[in-house]
Amino acid sequence: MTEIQLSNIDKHFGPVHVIREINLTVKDREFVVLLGPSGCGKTTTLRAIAGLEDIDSGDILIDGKPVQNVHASERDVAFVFQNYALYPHLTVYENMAFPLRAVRQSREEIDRTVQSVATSLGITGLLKRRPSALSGGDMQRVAIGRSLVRRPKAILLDEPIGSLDAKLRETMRVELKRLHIENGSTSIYVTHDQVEAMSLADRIVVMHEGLLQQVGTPDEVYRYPANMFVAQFVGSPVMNLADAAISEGADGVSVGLGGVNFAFPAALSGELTKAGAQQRKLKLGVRPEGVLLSHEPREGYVAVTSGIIEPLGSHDIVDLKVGDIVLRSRTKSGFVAGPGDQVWARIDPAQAHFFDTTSGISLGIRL
Ligand SMILES: Nc1ncnc2c1ncn2[C@@H]1O[C@H](COP(=O)(O)OP(=O)(O)OP(=O)(O)O)[C@@H](O)[C@H]1O
Repeated sequence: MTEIQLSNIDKHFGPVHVIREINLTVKDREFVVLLGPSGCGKTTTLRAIAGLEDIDSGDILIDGKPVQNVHASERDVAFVFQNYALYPHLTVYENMAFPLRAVRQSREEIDRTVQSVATSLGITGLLKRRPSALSGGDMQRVAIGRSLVRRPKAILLDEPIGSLDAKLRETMRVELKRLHIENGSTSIYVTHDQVEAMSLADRIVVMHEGLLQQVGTPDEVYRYPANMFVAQFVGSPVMNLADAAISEGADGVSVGLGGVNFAFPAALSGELTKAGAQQRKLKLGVRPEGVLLSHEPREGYVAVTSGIIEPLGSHDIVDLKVGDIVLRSRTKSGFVAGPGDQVWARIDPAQAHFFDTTSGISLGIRL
């Protein structure tokens, strides 16, 4: 049973406010991913949990016990670095045995543990090699293996597969997921790669400029982003965002984007009133899969012209000229023949998000 709690943690590096009053509870056996752009404070947060960095204020609790005054080596959490940090002069076996020798385990115990962890990582064939004879993926497996041998209370991973090539990252992602399912250790994982976060996390913690933006399951973060930052940081291609001009007439509600009016259900009126947003400046957000296309005019669809088409094999991403803005739509491959074609587009109201332009916060409207 391992729970990690961050209570109001705050940290500056000189004048830079790196972590701002962060509150977070990572539950036992949970896999939490800290996600955000470079410099948002993810690594500092992780290092603070490990005891590799002091905090200015707040509390870090492991299983309910404050650990500020507990040395890193006594916190019983393992840290996996992006650059592996293996000892170059030791074999893989010795690298993995190192943490166990440090706590004076018997030769038999060490051997049993190293062999068992090596088997679960598929690296038994590498035990006699030195790090210089390993590929990047193998080195990362060994680094993870070395962190697992001690059966730590929690594992903290700092962009552990960030330096691998795209193909290998995909393989390692699946391996990490399998390992977590098998071991179930409480894990905190740092990355700026939203695909990695979506695929690995039980919950994603999105950070920006030292502040928590949203904490939720991958599905929640993707489908119900709390603000425009999260909306555009998670998801690829990014969510369309455009100034929205709401008009209410006898024939219903419409949302003007780039000067073109899209029909919306009458319920939008009531929802905007409930959110107190009638007089505010709003932006509409819609992911490319929420911009629906038709070859013919249909009710609720407006005529638009296609621009650049990105064929991606399983689907296409089509730029649409909508008045004076561009919206991107995800369509079946070949649905739009070429740039300059006329098609008809509609915004799926169920996939539309409304944000306050000034604060960036989602109004939480679900149609
Ligand atoms: N030892 C340090 N001294 C001074 N400033 C630091 C130090 N470590 C980090 N910073 C600064 O703190 C901020 C947050 O850094 P941090 O490494 O936590 O961000 P990050 O989100 O993990 O980014 P990255 O993905 O690039 O590692 C950055 O502005 C960084 O330059």
